[in-house]
Amino acid sequence: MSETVKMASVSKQYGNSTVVRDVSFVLGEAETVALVGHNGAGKTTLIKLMLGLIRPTNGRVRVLGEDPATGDFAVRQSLGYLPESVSFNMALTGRETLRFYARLKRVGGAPTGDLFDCVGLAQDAVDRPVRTYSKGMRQRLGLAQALLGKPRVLLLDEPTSGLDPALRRSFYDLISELQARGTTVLLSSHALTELEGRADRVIIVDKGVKIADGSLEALRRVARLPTRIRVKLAQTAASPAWLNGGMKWCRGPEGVLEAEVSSDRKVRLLHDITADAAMLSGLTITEPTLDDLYAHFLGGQVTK
Ligand SMILES: Nc1ncnc2c1ncn2[C@@H]1O[C@H](COP(=O)(O)OP(=O)(O)OP(=O)(O)O)[C@@H](O)[C@H]1O
Repeated sequence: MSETVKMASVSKQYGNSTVVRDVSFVLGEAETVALVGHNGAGKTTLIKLMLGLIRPTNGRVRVLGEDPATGDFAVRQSLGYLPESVSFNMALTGRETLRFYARLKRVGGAPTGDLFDCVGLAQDAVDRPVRTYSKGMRQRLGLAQALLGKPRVLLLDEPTSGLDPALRRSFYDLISELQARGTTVLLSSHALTELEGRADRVIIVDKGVKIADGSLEALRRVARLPTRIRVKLAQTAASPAWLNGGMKWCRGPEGVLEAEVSSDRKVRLLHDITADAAMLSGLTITEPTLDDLYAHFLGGQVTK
């Protein structure tokens, strides 16, 4: 996998405040990476550094082998960017807007309807003023703008905020197609929850510091969060042998028992619990959610 973006010990300071601190990572061709963190964590600052809009106080930023702030225009042409809040000239039509950005980016020839098709902007909307567009349509136009010139690196700041679930799904379908073509896609997000199966890798930042970097699967493994098991006994007062197996069980009303079990002990315990199924009137297994995982890393318990 060839490298497209490299951040090496990058820090950014505004006055006395350090908003990005010693961040390093590499993004590869055909990789979709999510940059996740709370408000003010430094996601937009990292994106601006990659775009060359601001320069690092310390460290090195390289995009396609060049410093994006001083390097060749060709490198900036190979970057696509969707800002967090897309604001267009409301009087222009979608087609005029895209032509305007194509000229700015010096993309040869008038952009064809392909780009509108690609982002799912209906042909009857293309020649209407942007002021008549819904939030989702504006976001699609923003994405079409970011895709001008077939960028090799696409930086999307909170691209799905404000989109309904159907639009989100079609947005992620498009990201998969771009990835298949070899595009590096970095998308910043507040939430881990919608990224399952959609990002190859997640980088979590907190207060300007990278606190985790890996696939969701790898992050789950590192975090070793427990599974919650809830059992309802058929006979409220029963005391099965597995209750004394070293686990801490909490008794609730009407024969309910709850415990948290580590992933390495889970299968064995479930085997014991279900060995005499007649003792149970209910069993619920709750795996840690992505929100639990996020909270875990932001709680600073594990860094990677
Ligand atoms: N030009 C600037 N001057 C001073 N401080 C700034 C500047 N730009 C950003 N910051 C500060 O840097 C920190 C990180 O901001 P940034 O916009 O990168 O966060 P973010 O993770 O993108 O947040 P959000 O999810 O709210 O967009 C914030 O505390 C912000 O106030």
